[in-house]
This record gives sequence, C-alpha cells and structure tokens, in this order.
Amino acid sequence: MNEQVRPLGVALLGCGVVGSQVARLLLEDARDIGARVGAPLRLVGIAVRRADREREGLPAELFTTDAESLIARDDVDLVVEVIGGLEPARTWILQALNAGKSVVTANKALLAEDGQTLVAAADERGVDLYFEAAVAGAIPIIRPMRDSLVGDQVTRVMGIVNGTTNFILDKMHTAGAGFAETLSEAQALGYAEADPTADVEGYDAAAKAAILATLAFHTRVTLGDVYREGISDVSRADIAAAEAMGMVVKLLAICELEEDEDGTRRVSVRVHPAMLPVRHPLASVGGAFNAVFVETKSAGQLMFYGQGAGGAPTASAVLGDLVTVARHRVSGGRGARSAVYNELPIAPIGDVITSFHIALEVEDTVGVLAKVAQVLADHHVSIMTMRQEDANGTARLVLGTHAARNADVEATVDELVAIPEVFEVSSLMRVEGR
Ligand SMILES: NC(=O)c1ccc[n+]([C@@H]2O[C@H](COP(=O)([O-])OP(=O)(O)OC[C@H]3O[C@@H](n4cnc5c(N)ncnc54)[C@H](O)[C@@H]3O)[C@@H](O)[C@H]2O)c1
Ligand SMILES: N[C@@H](CCO)C(=O)O
Ligand code: NA
Repeated sequence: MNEQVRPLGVALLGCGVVGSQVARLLLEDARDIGARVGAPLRLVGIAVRRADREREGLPAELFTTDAESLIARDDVDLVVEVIGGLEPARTWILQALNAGKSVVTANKALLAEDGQTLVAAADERGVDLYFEAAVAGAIPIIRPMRDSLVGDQVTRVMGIVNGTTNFILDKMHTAGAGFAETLSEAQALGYAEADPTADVEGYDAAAKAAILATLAFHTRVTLGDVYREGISDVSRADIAAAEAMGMVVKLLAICELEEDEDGTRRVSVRVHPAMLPVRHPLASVGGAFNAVFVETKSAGQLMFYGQGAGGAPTASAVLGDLVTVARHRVSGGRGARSAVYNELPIAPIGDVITSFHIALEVEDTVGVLAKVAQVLADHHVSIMTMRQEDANGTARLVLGTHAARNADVEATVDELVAIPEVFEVSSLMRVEGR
C-alpha cells in the first residue's frame, strides 16, 4: 500500500453488542481492511454513555461521552452509528452528513421512521448513507436490492427478518419451550433489541419490511404504513394445530406490489405470524437465522439466507459498508443516489387476500357445522379443507379457507363467535406458501 495515503478516520457511535464487535474487528483486521480500502482506516474515537467502564481489548483513550465533538473532528471522515433508537441517533447522523462525512448505520427503527430525511441530507451533501446491517443482519439484502436488482422489477418480498422471534418460535416447535425463558435466552445471546417488545410485537420486523418495500418498489414506505401483528398471541394451540397439518409457524414480513386490471398499482406491506408448509424454503430457517425470498419480473425467485442477528454477524455487514464507503472516499465518488421516485398508495390490510386456518371449539350437536358453513358462505369465504375432532361432548372444527379478503374473514370470525353453539375460536392464523 502507498504509505503516503492519508488514513481515513472512523468515529464509532455506540459500543454495545454490535459496536464492540465493529471496534474489535476494525482493530484486529486493520491491515487487511486498509489494503482492501486502498488507505488505512483509523478508529479515532468511540462515543459511549460512560467512558470510565473497562471494555476488554479496546484502548481506554478511544472512549468519549462527547459524541458531537467526536463527529466534528477534522480527522473523522466516516461515522458508524450503532446506538439505535430515534434520538440522539438522528441528530448525530444528520450532523455527520451535513459536515460531509459518510455514515454507516444499523438503525432500522430510525430508517423506517425518518429514512427520507437522512437520505435527502446524504444526497444534498453528496456523501454516502449505507445500512446493510439494518435488515437481516449479516445477510447481503440491502445492496442486492439497491444495486444488483435495480434493473429488474421486484414484485414480492417475503422474509423471516427478526432473529429473536424466529428463535422463540423455533424453540416452541422443537422443544415445547415457554415464551419467557426463550426470550431471556435470545437476549443473553445478543439477538434482541434494547426493548425486546420491538422484537416480540413485530415492530422490528415491520421497520425492516418498510425499508425493504421502499427499496423494492421505489416508493416511500414508513413504519406507520406496515400492518403489524407480533407473536405474543401465538399459543401452544396454534403451534400444535400447525404441526398437525404439516406446517410451522413463522413471523413473516411480506411486501407485495399489486396491479389491477386497469394498471393501477398499490403496495401492501405486512408483518404477522403465519403457518407455512414444512416443504416451503422459509419453513426450515431455524434459530436466529433469517431468510428473504424475493420475486422479480425477470430474475424470477431468489433467496437470501444467513445470520440475522448477533454482534459479530451484524458487525460483518457494518464493516462491509464501511469498507465500501471508504473506497468511495479514496476514489473520489459515492454510491448511487436514492431511487425513490414512485408515490404508490398503501393497500389496507382488509383488502389483502390470504388463506386462513380457523379452529373452533363447538357444541357437538346437529346443525352446528351447517351454521358455521353458512356464515363463511355469507361472507364469500370459501372452505378448502374441513376436519372435525371430537372430545367429551364438544367438538373442534378445523377449517382451512381458500384465499379470501382479510376484511371478509374478520367479519366471518366476528359472526362465528356470536353463534351460541360456538364456544371459542381456539386458533386463527393466516396460511402462506401453500
Ligand atoms: N444486536 C443485533 O443483533 C443487531 C442486528 C442488526 C441491527 N442492530 C441494530 O444495531 C444497533 C445497536 O444494537 P445493539 O444490539 O448493539 O444495541 P446495544 O443496546 O447492545 O448497544 C447500544 C449501545 O449504544 C449506547 N448508547 C445508547 N445511547 C447512547 C448515547 N446517547 N450516547 C452514547 N452511547 C449510547 C448504549 O449504552 C449501548 O452500549 C441498533 O440500531 C439495533 O437495532 C442490532
Ligand atoms: N433484534 C433484531 C436484531 C437484528 O436486526 C433481531 O432479533 O432480528
Ligand atoms: Na443485511
């Protein structure tokens, strides 16, 4: 390497699960990273909440509690944000971009809420904003969507994009494990968000869905546009019902481009638990692994698979971005500008068409099945499969529907629970990939 090349200075904001791994790898692999960039990358400082804490393997003199002064330093060219949350992350990223420094972030929550403001600031100053780590951890998915597939037309994205909930659901299936203990395990392994409600209630997956849909359909999709259900209502009955039908329960993020016969286009973006047949490629994605299934007009189907959470895997994606934006500095350019040029409306969840699994606990008397079938027919919900299990004077009716409007199924269920012989809906879940 040419010894005359000026080192590029890196400011790291945050030193938690991801940040500590980014710092470690930057120091450990400095020689290789510098050779790949074409200039040495120098870790100039790390902004933390408490600078007096000892952090193994990291020199104490790097730490500061004054993030703004660190970002402003003349010898800082690149800023990595891995503190998470909306503020002060947004203010600090904007400070860096406005000062002409490229930014790498893993912050899906902020990108899904206000990514447009950050992208506009980066475009305005002609610097890079890269965020591979924000969706599906180590898996290259942002750059394939932004670069490799940018000449194609993405029509659908379906993925498992939250490691924590996949870890929990997997344990519910394989070990019959309880929810609380499995969540604690996921937290100890560094998969969960600072507030794990973001994982469990689907906010994290919804943020990632918003980012993916924005890139896929070149239209602005924010967290508020995403229909969201988490996994806290997934019961043992749901898991057992899925297994009895040769399916597994997964938390899915689904982004679809809909086109009417008259050419009117809409986007539907949703996150919810769903049953998937065990033969479906996403069904075998276990533990904290993630996978994203992409369908396009010309390429057809593609699948991306790998570690979706955890310190080192996420740091891999951060460093990949850091080397890339550093290379742009060395060569004097930047990555492509954002290509969000559509203004597509968002389809309400009621209009979305999916199959459902419905299990009803009913009185075992003459005519109940006929009443149930009539309610479905009244709402244009077509039955695909029907099974009855008997138990001590009550019966369980297990129905599989053909694809139906979600609003029609919701109205159907409201009416079914009002039938006196129907005691309860013991399991209700969408079915995908059948
Ligand atoms: N952990 C993962 O598997 C993973 C994967 C992909 C993306 N992410 C994202 O990466 C980011 C970081 O996640 P994490 O798991 O490392 O979180 P973490 O909670 O382990 O680390 C965040 C660090 O930032 C520090 N911090 C918070 N506010 C600060 C402030 N005002 N000033 C200085 N430091 C501050 C915290 O003290 C903590 O050390 C988040 O945006 C998260 O969503 C995490
Ligand atoms: N909490 C997130 C981290 C990766 O984005 C997850 O479990 O997937
Ligand atoms: Na990624």
